[in-house]
Amino acid sequence: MTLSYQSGFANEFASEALAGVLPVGRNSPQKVPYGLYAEQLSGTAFTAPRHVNRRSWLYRLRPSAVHKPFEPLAHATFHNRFDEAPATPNQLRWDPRALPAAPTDFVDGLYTMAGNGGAAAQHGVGIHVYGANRSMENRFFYDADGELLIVPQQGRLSIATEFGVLELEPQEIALIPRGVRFRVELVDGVARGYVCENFGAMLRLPDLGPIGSNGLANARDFLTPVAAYEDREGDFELVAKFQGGLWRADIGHSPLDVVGWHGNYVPCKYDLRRFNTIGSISYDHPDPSIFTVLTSPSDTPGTANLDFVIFPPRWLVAEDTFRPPWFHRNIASEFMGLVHGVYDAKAGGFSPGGASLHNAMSGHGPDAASFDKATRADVSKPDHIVDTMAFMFETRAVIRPTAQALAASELQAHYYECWQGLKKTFDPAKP
Ligand SMILES: O=C(O)Cc1cc(O)ccc1O
Ligand SMILES: [Fe+2]
Repeated sequence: MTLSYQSGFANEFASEALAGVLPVGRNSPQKVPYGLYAEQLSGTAFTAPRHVNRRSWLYRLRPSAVHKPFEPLAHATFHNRFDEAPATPNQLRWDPRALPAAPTDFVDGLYTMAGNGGAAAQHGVGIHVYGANRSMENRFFYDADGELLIVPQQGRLSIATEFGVLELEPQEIALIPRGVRFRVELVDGVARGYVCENFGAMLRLPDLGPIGSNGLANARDFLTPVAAYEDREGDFELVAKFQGGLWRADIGHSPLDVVGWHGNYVPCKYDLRRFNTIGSISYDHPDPSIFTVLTSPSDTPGTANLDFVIFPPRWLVAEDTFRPPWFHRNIASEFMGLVHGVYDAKAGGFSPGGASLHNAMSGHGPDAASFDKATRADVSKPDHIVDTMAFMFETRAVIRPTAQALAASELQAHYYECWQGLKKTFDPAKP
């Protein structure tokens, strides 16, 4: 199906599935057109400064309050317990998790890898992967704890939300704001990917500084759905993520019953292949902050709660330069995933669907094979890096792996060996 979208990031959008549904000149008239209910959804404090204030008005068949009471819902693998195991300074890497064998939908298939902070603290991130083989049927989900950044690696998703439908394929990402109810359908029968649950300030486009008024992720490439509503009654389940745990409630209708809406608190998607990658055209490998797609600022200027950074196809032209990522230690912590192809700092072992974690001040960088290749490369010629799409969730706080991630059979016990072949070549007689 070809869907329509509205373009822009956090614009004041407006969309009607029925003409004339949006009240004119006010948000909450005594009677809403078509016998609908008006409801505001606030994603920032009512009094947040105007340039960061985010809210939307929804005109719906029933208010979102109409459902039976919530009760706790057990989930074996999806949680926010980041204190189960001591945080480790070891470099960690995981193979991709196999797709599930038993019937598993998007919510069932969430598996928490790591995280920090939490919903109560209102900062930090939950880092999850998902594997699913069936659509959410008669089931809806919302996350009250954090905004969701969904990064598919395999299989297209159709995400039906209160604001309309988003179709997503690998190399695209979706942002689902806190509290927005949605259902995930699998277009290809199976799906796998990554989810970052952001407990801090909403992700926004980074400032561009001296880059100027264009570049990196351009605002107009973000796509927000148009209003589409479901008028369905039945025995449905509403699942909520609230303060780290899951809850379920019976609901007798689809909560995706919004006929029209306006506002700037909205889900959206973005095609990572549209990223305007900027790099060195003289010498040296710049810091990866030039690859920031979206940032969740913290209270300390320039020190993000979360940066979402990508490593897309690009030309490397820097002369007399070691072109891949340098060896480094970072005060921030780096969780990486691979959506497509090969990552240029790792010749092998980092597979699409896999993950790595290099925590604060843990030394890392290219493996021995990649170092060897890069030091022998002809850097008088450009090098075209193609067929690749890696990403990083970078956070100011240490990223604490969960007990299940540390015990997983996918954890590579021998990851550290990728650097052991880096031999001493120092010769005081050869400057
Ligand atoms: O560790 C990594 O592979 C990610 C990374 C890439 C880069 O180009 C510079 C720094 C950095 O942390
Ligand atoms: Fe790094």
